[in-house]
Amino acid sequence: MSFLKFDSLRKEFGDFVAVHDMSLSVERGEFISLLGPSGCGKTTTLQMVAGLLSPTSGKVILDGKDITNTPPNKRGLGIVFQSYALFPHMSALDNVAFGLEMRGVGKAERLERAHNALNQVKLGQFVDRFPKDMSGGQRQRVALARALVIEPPVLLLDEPLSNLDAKLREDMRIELRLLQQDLGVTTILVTHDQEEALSMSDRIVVMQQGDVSQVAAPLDLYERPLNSFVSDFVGKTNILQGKVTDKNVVSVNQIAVSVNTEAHVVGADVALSIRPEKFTMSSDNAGLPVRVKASIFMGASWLYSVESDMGELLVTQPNTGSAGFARGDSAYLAWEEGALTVFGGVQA
Ligand SMILES: Nc1ncnc2c1ncn2[C@@H]1O[C@H](COP(=O)(O)OP(=O)(O)OP(=O)(O)O)[C@@H](O)[C@H]1O
Repeated sequence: MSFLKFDSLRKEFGDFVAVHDMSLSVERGEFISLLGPSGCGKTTTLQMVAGLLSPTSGKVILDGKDITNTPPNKRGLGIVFQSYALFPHMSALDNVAFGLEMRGVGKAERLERAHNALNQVKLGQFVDRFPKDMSGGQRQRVALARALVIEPPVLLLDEPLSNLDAKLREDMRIELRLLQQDLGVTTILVTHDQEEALSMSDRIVVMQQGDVSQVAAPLDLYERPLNSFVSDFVGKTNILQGKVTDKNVVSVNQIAVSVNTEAHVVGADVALSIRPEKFTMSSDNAGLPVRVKASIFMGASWLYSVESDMGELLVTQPNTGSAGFARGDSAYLAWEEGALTVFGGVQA
């Protein structure tokens, strides 16, 4: 039996449906990300789990118990907000110990547990610091320690890393994921950052306008997106419009492209998706001729924008230590048939 269950969760604000009958089963210890563009209903969903919003209909079941109408403070869940929401007049230690005090834990025990939680997030030397004297990353860790100290059955994270600078955010992703795995705490993260979701989650729930577009493990989501929205939102991709002209052939701007179209109807309009890194770009006179419009060195890779008879394409190639293609160069693109995903054109 799943540990946390959303059972047809729905939230309406007046006539507007922010979350449409969402169902999801989360296993104990799983790290789930709710990923989607601004306004798709991620935070609304998280707040229904936290008890900060009441669903219009549907249920939240935790460990077999219906908690839909349980007040937030009785759910015992750990929550970290983007804004951290620390008490400014309290030290890091007191901020972390506060939740235990509210739960009637005696002073000696709560100080010990707060110390341990701050050690877990590597803030052991900062217990007496006040939030104003800490960096954004340190405050974020205090907020995390405060959520973890109560040993919650579920940790809810609402864009907790988005106020941190890029380098720190990347470091914190790894740290947070390792800590979550070590503690085995079931976690739900709200994020609009696909890299964050891909790098931290066991499974990702992609949301679009209050609906679930796809639920899958990061690699499956990236390699086998169900539709062009997911393909475009998760990672970079090239989307090309075409028409199925024959069994296993899609015509894109009159160029015949071989694809696996067994499930597709000849004559149907379809979209093709191919990720930039699936191309091999070379000077060998084979494949699709292209002209390099922009060449950008990214360190680990080269990013190219190229013009071709199929349209403009984004291409990434690993940096192998030698010079890449330059603006204005001619080159050729090759790819494997399996690198192309076809959307649409399936008979109902
Ligand atoms: N109290 C409210 N009254 C009316 N509409 C609301 C209310 N709260 C949220 N909404 C609407 O519900 C939709 C979903 O909002 P939500 O905050 O869940 O989106 P989100 O995916 O978390 O977006 P973001 O990434 O920008 O935080 C939005 O269109 C929002 O305007």
